[in-house]
Amino acid sequence: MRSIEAKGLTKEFKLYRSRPGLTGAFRDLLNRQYTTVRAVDAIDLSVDSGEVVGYIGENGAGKSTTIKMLTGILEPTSGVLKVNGFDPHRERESFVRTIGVVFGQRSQLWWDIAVRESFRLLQKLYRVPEGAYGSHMDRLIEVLDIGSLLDQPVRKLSLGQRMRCELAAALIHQPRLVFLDEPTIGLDVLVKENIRQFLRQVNQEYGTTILLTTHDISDIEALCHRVVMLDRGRIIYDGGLEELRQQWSGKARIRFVFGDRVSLRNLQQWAGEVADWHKEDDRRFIAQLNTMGETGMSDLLNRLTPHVPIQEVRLEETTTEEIVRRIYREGIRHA
Ligand SMILES: Nc1ncnc2c1ncn2[C@@H]1O[C@H](COP(=O)(O)OP(=O)(O)OP(=O)(O)O)[C@@H](O)[C@H]1O
Repeated sequence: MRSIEAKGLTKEFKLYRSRPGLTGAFRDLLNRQYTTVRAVDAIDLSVDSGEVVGYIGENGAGKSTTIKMLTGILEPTSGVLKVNGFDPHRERESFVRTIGVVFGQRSQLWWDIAVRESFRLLQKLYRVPEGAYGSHMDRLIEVLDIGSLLDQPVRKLSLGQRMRCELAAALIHQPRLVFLDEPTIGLDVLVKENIRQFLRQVNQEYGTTILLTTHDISDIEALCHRVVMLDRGRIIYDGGLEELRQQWSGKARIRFVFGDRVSLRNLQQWAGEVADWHKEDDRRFIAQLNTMGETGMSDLLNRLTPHVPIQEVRLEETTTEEIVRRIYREGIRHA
C-alpha cells in the first residue's frame, strides 16, 4: 500500500515588493508588485507503507514546504497529492488522525502542564479509546524510558527528555505514517542513538512509515533505506543510500607512506595515467586514482613496488557526509 503519492506537487509563494519612500508606499497601495518563489517545483514522490525515507537538501531547498503540504498545513499550488489515501489539506480533520508529527524545533506538548496531562489531552484530541490508550502508552513509556518525567511540566525537561516525550506524543494514536523534522537536532550522541533505536523498533514492529528530514547524515545512515534529495524545489536524487555512495563517491584516494624518500616527479612518472599525486612530505603522499574500482589500486601498486618500498598503504573512504556536501555544493551532475 502507498503511504504517499505525489505527482507534479508544486508550491509557489508570492513575495510582495515594497517600493521606497512615501510615494512608493502610496503606489504599493494601488498596485502591489510581487515576485513568485517556487519553493517546491513539480515533484513526483511515492512512498510505500513501511518505508523509512530520508528527505534531505540544503537550507531553502523546499523540505519544510513539502512537509507542510504532506501534513495538510499548506495547500499545494498545483499537483496531485494523496497521503494515507486522503487529500491532506481538504480532508484535514480525518487525515490528521492517521499521521504523527515531530518538529525538533517546536513542541506539540503544553509547556506548563505535566507531560501526563499533555498526553491525556492528545488522547482526547485524537479520540483514542481508553483500552487501546492504556496498554499502548505503557509500552511507549517503557521503551522511551519516560516514566519518571510524566509528572513534570514540559518546560522543566532537558531537550533530550522533551524529544523522547514528543515522540511518545506523536505516536499516541498509533499513526501509520510519521513525519520527523530534525528529530535529533541538538541532542548528545547517546540520546541520538536511543532515539534512532526507538524509531527502528517502531518501524519494524508496527510497520510505521517514516519520512525524516535532517541535516544530520548519520540519522539517515542509521535509519533510512532510501534517500530523496531536494535542490531548489526539485528532486535530484531518489534511491538507496549505498547506491548514492557508490555512484558519487568519486575517485578513490590512497594514502601512502614510503620506506624511502621519493620525489613527486618520480611518482608521477612511475604511475603514469593511473593516479594524480599530492605530496605531504618526502615519504608521505596521497594518490587519487583515475580508474575506479580495485583494478586501479592493484595496477598502481604493481607500478610502484619495483621502484620504492611501500611501508603503509591505506584506502581513504569518502564519508556519506562528504558526498552529500559535495552534491549540495556542485549539483549531482558534477559530483
Ligand atoms: N511562507 C513563505 N513565503 C515566502 N517564501 C517562502 C515561505 N516559506 C518558504 N519560502 C521560501 O521557499 C523556499 C523553500 O523554503 P523551505 O523552508 O521549504 O526550505 P527548507 O529546505 O525547509 O530549508 P531549511 O533546511 O532551512 O529549513 C525558500 O526560498 C524560502 O525562502
